[in-house]
Amino acid sequence: MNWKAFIFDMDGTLLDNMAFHIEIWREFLHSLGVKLDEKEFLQRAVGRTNADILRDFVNPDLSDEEIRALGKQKEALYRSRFRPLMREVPGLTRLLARAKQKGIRIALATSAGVENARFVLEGLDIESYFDVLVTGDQVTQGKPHPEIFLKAAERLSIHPSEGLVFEDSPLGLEAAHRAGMASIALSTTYPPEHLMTLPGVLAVVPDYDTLFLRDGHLGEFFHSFSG
Ligand SMILES: O=P(O)(O)OC[C@H]1O[C@@H](O)[C@H](O)[C@@H](O)[C@@H]1O
Repeated sequence: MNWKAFIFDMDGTLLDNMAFHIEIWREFLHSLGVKLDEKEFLQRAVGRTNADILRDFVNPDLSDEEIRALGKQKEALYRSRFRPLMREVPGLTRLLARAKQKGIRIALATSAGVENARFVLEGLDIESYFDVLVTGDQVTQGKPHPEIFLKAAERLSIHPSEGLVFEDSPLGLEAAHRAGMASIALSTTYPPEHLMTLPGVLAVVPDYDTLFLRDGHLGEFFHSFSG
């Protein structure tokens, strides 16, 4: 447990907003004449980039330019509605501040675009804690491919095994595992029983406050953060 860096997913991990994203997707896809099945979306879309989601649910032949334009519309709608509701997952700032004090480096690895990343980091006032930002528009293969986590490790100048990932989605947890990283799963979007048996998952917690209360080795590691 000699982690040198913490790598955070964003949606569903820094803030509990995936249900809101899905609601906006439903409304947006409806305007394009596509009916969204929430169960299907949870099974195969959460954690993926907008390009992957739009090609899967709208049309596999969409051009990069069409993807950019559609993604821009969907995310503008999301940001305009979500702004007043933004709240961190309990204990996040405490964990970030303690990690920083202990010299642990911090990265964001989100499938969302850079505008959404700035919107969240500024909205939660946590931008200064992050040493590295990797967003969905900087990768060629989205989660569950490990590229985003490997890129984060490279920019943090760590070996992948020295990074601990915080994630809420099974696809993101798979990406972390394929990158050679252990993870903590947040049960904000999926029930704990969907997450606890996934490879590489050390613990499933509803929020960060709970991490400080755990027993065992992991508990000892995080207790040292709770002073
Ligand atoms: O990788 P993250 O931070 O969980 O982000 C994934 C989400 O990114 C958002 O931008 C998409 O609109 C969501 O539908 C997607 O699930």
